[in-house]
Amino acid sequence: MAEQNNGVRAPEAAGARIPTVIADDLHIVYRVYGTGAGKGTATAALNRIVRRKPSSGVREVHAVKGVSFTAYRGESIGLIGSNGSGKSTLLKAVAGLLPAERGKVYTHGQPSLLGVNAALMNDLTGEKNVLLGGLAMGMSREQVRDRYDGIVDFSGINEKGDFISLPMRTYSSGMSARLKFSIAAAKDHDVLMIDEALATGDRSFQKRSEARIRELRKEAGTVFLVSHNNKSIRNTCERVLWLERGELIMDGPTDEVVTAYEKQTGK
Ligand SMILES: Nc1ncnc2c1ncn2[C@@H]1O[C@H](COP(=O)(O)OP(=O)(O)OP(=O)(O)O)[C@@H](O)[C@H]1O
Repeated sequence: MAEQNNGVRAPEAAGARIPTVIADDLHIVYRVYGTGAGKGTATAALNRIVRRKPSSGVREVHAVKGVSFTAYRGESIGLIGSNGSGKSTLLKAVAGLLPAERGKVYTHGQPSLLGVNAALMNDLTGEKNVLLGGLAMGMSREQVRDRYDGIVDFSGINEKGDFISLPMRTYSSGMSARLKFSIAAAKDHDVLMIDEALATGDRSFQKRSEARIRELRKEAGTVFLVSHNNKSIRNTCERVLWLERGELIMDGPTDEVVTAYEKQTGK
């Protein structure tokens, strides 16, 4: 177990559940500079005159508020909540991409956030991006070469013609999401975080991805899945965290949490 960016390890008891991610009273605050309450507009000027003080020009968005949970190896955890509730922010913080304002995140191994770690480039062909994404995830050239066909087959990019040799900018959003997922899923991860990747794929790709998520979980990793698709969450996750306005509303077995969420949202 390592504190974010700090390789401290703790003993692992034989047979015990192994924690992979611990969030302890985590707070994440975004600071948006240059807002100046609409600097340059007539309303902003009027506001400044009325308030008789210059606007600081910095707005704070408290996106995650005191979230605590422990994720274990072998778990697949869904993150649900309405738009802007803090799901993506929480994943980015676990991936070490956002600093904690307060509280801490501890992780075991290297968390991979799908779509960010696979740093793909739109001007390169799908083929080159498979290599790039594989290398970015720490695979060797040989490993990528060995898994190349599997990745392309899984993505289904070539099902309707030779699209893998075209630049990624020519792909539909669904096609690029599929390729990103396929690259990320080709490697076993300690902690794999998937943000809405399944939403863009078609039904058969979604089914393949759900099966692969179940496999990844069996291969001893922890999978986090952000989705607005409750069915995908039910199919792949055994535990769900429900966030609203940055706060953890519920953490428990999928059926219990999703049912409560559906009751509240009427979805
Ligand atoms: N880069 C940013 N700068 C400032 N505020 C941000 C930034 N990214 C997100 N936010 C704010 O943080 C809050 C949480 O956003 P986040 O993207 O984590 O929500 P989400 O639950 O993933 O939403 P969605 O379901 O719509 O994808 C929102 O109020 C959003 O406006």
